[in-house]
Amino acid sequence: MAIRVIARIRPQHEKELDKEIIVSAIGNSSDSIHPTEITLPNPRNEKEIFTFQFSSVYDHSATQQQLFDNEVAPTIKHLFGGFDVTIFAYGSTGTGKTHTMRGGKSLAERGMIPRLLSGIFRRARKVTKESVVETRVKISLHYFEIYNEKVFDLFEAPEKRSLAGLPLRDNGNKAVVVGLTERPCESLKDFEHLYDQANLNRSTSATKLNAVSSRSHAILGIKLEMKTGDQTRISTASAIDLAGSEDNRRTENQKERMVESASINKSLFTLAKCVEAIGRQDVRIPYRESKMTRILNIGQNNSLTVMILNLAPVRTYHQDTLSSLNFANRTKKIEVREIENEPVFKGCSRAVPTFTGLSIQRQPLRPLATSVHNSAVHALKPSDKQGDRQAKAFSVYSDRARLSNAARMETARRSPLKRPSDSFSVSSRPTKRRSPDHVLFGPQPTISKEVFEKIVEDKVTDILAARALDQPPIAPQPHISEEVQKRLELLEKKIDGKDDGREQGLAFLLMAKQHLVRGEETSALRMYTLAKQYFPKNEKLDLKIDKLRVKIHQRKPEKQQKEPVVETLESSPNDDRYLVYSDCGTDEMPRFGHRPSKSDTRPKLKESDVQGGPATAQLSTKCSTLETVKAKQHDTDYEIEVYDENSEYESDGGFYYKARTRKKGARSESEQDQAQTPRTKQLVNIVNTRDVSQIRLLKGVGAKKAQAIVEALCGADEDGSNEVVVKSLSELGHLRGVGPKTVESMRMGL
Ligand SMILES: Nc1ncnc2c1ncn2[C@@H]1O[C@H](COP(=O)(O)OP(=O)(O)OP(=O)(O)O)[C@@H](O)[C@H]1O
Repeated sequence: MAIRVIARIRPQHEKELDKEIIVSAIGNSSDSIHPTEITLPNPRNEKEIFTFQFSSVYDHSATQQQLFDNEVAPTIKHLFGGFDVTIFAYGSTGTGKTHTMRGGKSLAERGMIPRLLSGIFRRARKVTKESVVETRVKISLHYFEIYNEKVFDLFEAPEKRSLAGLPLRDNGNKAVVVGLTERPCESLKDFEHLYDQANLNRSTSATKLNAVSSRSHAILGIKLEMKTGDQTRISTASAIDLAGSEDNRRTENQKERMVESASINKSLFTLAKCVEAIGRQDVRIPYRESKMTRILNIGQNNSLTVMILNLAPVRTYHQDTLSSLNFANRTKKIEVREIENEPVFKGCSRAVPTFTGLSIQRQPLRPLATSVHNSAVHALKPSDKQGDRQAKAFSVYSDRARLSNAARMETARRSPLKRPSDSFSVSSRPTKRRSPDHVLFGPQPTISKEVFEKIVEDKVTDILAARALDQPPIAPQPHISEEVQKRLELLEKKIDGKDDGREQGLAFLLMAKQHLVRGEETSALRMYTLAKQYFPKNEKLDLKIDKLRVKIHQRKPEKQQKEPVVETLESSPNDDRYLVYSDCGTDEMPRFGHRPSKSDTRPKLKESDVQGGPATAQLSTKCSTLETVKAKQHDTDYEIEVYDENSEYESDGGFYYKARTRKKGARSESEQDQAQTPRTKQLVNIVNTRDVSQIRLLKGVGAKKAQAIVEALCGADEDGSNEVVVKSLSELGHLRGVGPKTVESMRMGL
């Protein structure tokens, strides 16, 4: 079943009453009463209207009750049927995620989570009462947050937290949090008490966009154990309130908030990358790049998944709204294979804690699945191995299928005669159990020729590299061709595990694209040239570079008349991360951009330039979006994945786009006159080659630093007129990321 994506537009705040509303919920032509579409204008061309279609759309007038009845209540039946359920709220900051999931205190304002618990208790009572065979239902909770990439137990007071947070362990294809507290919960009252207390432990702060902004992703696990006769069935509902993406130009966040924001944005960016990779049916989905994606495990968690997309209606959020809509548009195409959790039989079931009041049951470092709690089952039944589940439980869902599915759901939702819980048809369960035979002899994932060749090539190069590592280090031999040299370097990076060459290359490509869109062709050329080393045999890239060179060459005389803008550089304390639209083909997705600080000498970008790539998801009202998106996806020659470069926050192999340059002519005379030894000259010459592959061979310089140096040398002006030539060691030491120590180490290594 595809992930059910529904959108909710929150009402305007009082402060927003003077702001223009640009997001509308509309019904399609066959049904104008129940909205299923969202429209908003293209930020670049207001006359153009984008339309996004979802399973359901709720506008400002929708109540919590309506949303719950239509979207969440039907999942309870599945939970009791032994299926796991995941409900998560997604949206940028201040769009109403916490309001939707947690809600207010009054009955009418209660959010999806308390209502879900209420529904679960109601059904538990019914099941217990009406079952022919004696049935007992036990409910327990775990609740944790991911704050700054660390997992904290929300049932534990903050002062008891360890700074490092709780560890994650892989258990099959899912990540589990080790050492979580599990609390028995016997009534709604218990729940309210536990939940309210735990929420006090959640990290929230005031930002400019939200007075009570969640600074963490909060994940509530509701474990249901249903004992019927001698069998126990365990299923889990995960209710997730994600932190919202933040554009820090608008939040005006300061240091601490910025670190949080970087972490939030990074994990959401990884989530977007995962969704994109799933859509492309990549072999590797980058789940591991953030804790949230490891835990959410979207597309592989075998649970019935509902995503509530929260949107703000006003223009202030225009770009964020478009970004969220594009993300949701991709997410709805993911198909999740729901798998019913198998019962544990008496005698081999694990000891289930007796629920006596609210006593804390601290688990002795035993893994607790966050979304699918079958670990115990697998551990206890040797015949029933992890492999019984298909490793890849997703596929791209065609729009056609989605529409029919959506239509089915929608019909069920609307029908006054049909109970809402029927809208998730149990008959639609694709798989219940798999026999081991299926795993042994069933269809194996097919590997394309290219992928296979790549695996073989990687393996061979790995072996060669391992052998090479056993050899004493030797200076690079001049007879090694440049290409081989570059490949070896890429290989080294991989062996070091420090860097993924492809990602770096992709980052350059992404930046090149962004420059191109802004008409900064020289910078784009520079980026393409930097990307070249990562894709040495890419003819398309060669062609692009050649074309761009010709183009720049042709307009050179016109360019030369322009005065380059150079500002003095001090420090850049305001650098931050924020989500920008890239223009990689049509499929816009949130990406990390770099905010030009006041003191930065990089080309100044207009806000609109940075934030709004061309709104390319031209999803016309009636047409099927998939074809459009697919067709336009190929506008871009590369699949861009990473643009993540802010080293102030973490060193994650990201990419620097910071060139610390000085004012022309600001060099001190003493530096210029400095006597240079042959070694110094050699070092300066190597640096001035601006060849990353050469520079990175210098002692104490890794790939990242070499790139940073080249970036700094390439100058900051769009037309490259501010390129820096290093003339002395002290000038070299002034480049970003290069201190005197590094210079000395480079020099001594020669
Ligand atoms: N449907 C709604 N009806 C009434 N008020 C709403 C609604 N949605 C959101 N709000 C209000 O908007 C404000 C922001 O909402 P909320 O805190 O839920 O946003 P959020 O998306 O969780 O933000 P963050 O990611 O920063 O935590 C709150 O004051 C909330 O009460």
